[in-house]
Amino acid sequence: MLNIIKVKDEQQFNETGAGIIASLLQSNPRAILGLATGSTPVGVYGKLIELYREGVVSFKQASSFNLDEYIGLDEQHPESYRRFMNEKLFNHIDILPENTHVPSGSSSDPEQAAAEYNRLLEQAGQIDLQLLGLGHNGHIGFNEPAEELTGPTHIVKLEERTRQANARYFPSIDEVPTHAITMGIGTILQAKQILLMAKGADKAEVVARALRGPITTQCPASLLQTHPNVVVVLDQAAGGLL
Ligand SMILES: N[C@@H]1[C@@H](O)[C@H](O)[C@@H](COP(=O)(O)O)O[C@@H]1O
Repeated sequence: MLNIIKVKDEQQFNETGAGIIASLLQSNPRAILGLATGSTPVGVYGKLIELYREGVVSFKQASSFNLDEYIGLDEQHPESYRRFMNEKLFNHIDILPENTHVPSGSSSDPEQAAAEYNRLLEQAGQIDLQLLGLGHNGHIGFNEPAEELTGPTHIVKLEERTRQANARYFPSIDEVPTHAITMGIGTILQAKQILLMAKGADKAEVVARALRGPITTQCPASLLQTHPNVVVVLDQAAGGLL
């Protein structure tokens, strides 16, 4: 079931996302959070840091699993998702570093790193809330449109469009990795609750395809229509074609 919330501005966007995560932690301090990178959740993380500083929320007993990581970037690389998470959230809250998980992008054996991440996920049990952004082609995590999708954590080849979209963060497109490790669609869909967030006019078309279009592996986010508990937070622009 999709519960769509359209917010009026950036501030409400961030407050709504952070509020959903904070109230989960208040009722379940040991919650397992599935977290996302990209520009969309940055303000949500900023708001969560504020709520933590105000004493409204604690992450002390919580744990987290991130969706994905570029292959070939070590943790210190400015564009690695591990570094992104440390800088945008983890370093500013009371989550225990050992309870935060991001796939290893610098392993000499990425297949093994993906299998190991999957093992950790299985050991942890069900994710309580999975936060998702949305790629322009309908990708979630780095699950790109394809004939077939993969359930567990695996290696993906990034689409050119995805590399181009993410090139804004790198000195040149040549430095954007070609492959990534991503949590699979199976694991994402097993989360108890999913929080999908999108903002900006450039997402309007894919939002409409994902939420109202046919359910197809060619738009991985459309599979969210099959999930029993999805909250979608959109700004006016991203929700403009619904
Ligand atoms: N792997 C990430 C996704 O997890 C993210 O949701 C998406 C959208 O990014 P943004 O929020 O910057 O639009 O692209 C990236 O490639």
